[in-house]
Amino acid sequence: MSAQNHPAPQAAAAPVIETRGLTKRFQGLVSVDAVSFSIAEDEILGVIGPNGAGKTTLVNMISGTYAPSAGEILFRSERINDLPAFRRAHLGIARTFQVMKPFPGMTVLDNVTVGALFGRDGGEKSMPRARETAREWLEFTGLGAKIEAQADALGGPDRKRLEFAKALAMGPKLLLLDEVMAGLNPVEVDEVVELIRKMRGHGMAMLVIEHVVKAIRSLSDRVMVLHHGEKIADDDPAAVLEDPRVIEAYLGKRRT
Ligand SMILES: Nc1ncnc2c1ncn2[C@@H]1O[C@H](COP(=O)(O)OP(=O)(O)OP(=O)(O)O)[C@@H](O)[C@H]1O
Repeated sequence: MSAQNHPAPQAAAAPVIETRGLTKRFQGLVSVDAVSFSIAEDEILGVIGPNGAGKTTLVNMISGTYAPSAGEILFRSERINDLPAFRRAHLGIARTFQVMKPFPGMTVLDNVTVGALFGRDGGEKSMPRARETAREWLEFTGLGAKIEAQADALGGPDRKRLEFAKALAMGPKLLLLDEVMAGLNPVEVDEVVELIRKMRGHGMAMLVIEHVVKAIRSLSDRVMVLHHGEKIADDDPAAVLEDPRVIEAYLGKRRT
C-alpha cells in the first residue's frame, strides 16, 4: 500500500502548521535558511536531507526548544513564535526525540500517563482518565502487554513504541517524528511504518524526519528536502526522489 491509496488531504483547508521564511543562525552558521512550508490535517510531510542539513533544528523551532532568528511559525493560523514549549504542547504540538528518553524509574504505563496529563488543552484532568488514555495508546502502539515493565528496561524497538505512545497520549494535532527508525532492522522499520500508517485519520498533521528513503517514499504525501539549511524541493515523493538536485545533494550518496 502506498500513500497514494489514502484520500488526498483537502487542499483548501487551513494548514495545521505553516512556516514563513523560518531561519535559525548559530553564531556565523545558518542552520535553517528561510524555510517556508505547510502541512494540512491528516497529511504526512516527509523531511529528508544530509546530516547537518537543519532538520532537527527545524523541529526544535516548531516545538519551542529554539527561538527562530527570523521568520514566522503559524499553528492553525496563530503565530506561536514567542510561546514556550509547554504552551505549544497545550495547543497540540508533540514530538519524539532522536535519542529516546523514557522517564527513568517509572513503568511504561506511568511514562505514557505523564504524556496524557500534560497534553493538549492542559491534558487529562483526572488521574484515572489519564491512565485510561495511556492504556489505550499503549494498546494501539503494541505495548499493551508491557505496561507494568520498567520503561528504561525496554529494548530499542519497544522504546520507540513507548515514545510514540507518550506523544500520542498528548492528543496532538501536529506530531513531529525525528528519526524514529534510526537503529532499527528492516523488519522493525516496516513495523514502525505500519504504526505511522495506523496513526493516519486521527486528525493529526505529521512531520516525519527520516533517513530511510524507502519508508519516506511509502509514507509521505509530500517530501521536503533540506540542504545546508535551505529547502531545495517540496513535492510529491516520486517527483522529489527523481529530482536531479536531490539525487546530487543526498540520494546519490544513499541507496536505501
Ligand atoms: N545548539 C546548536 N549550537 C550550534 N550549532 C548547532 C546547534 N544545533 C544545531 N547546530 C548546527 O546546525 C546544523 C544543522 O544541524 P541539525 O541537527 O539541525 O541537522 P540535521 O539535518 O538534523 O542532521 P542529522 O541528520 O545529522 O540529525 C549543524 O551544522 C549543527 O552543527
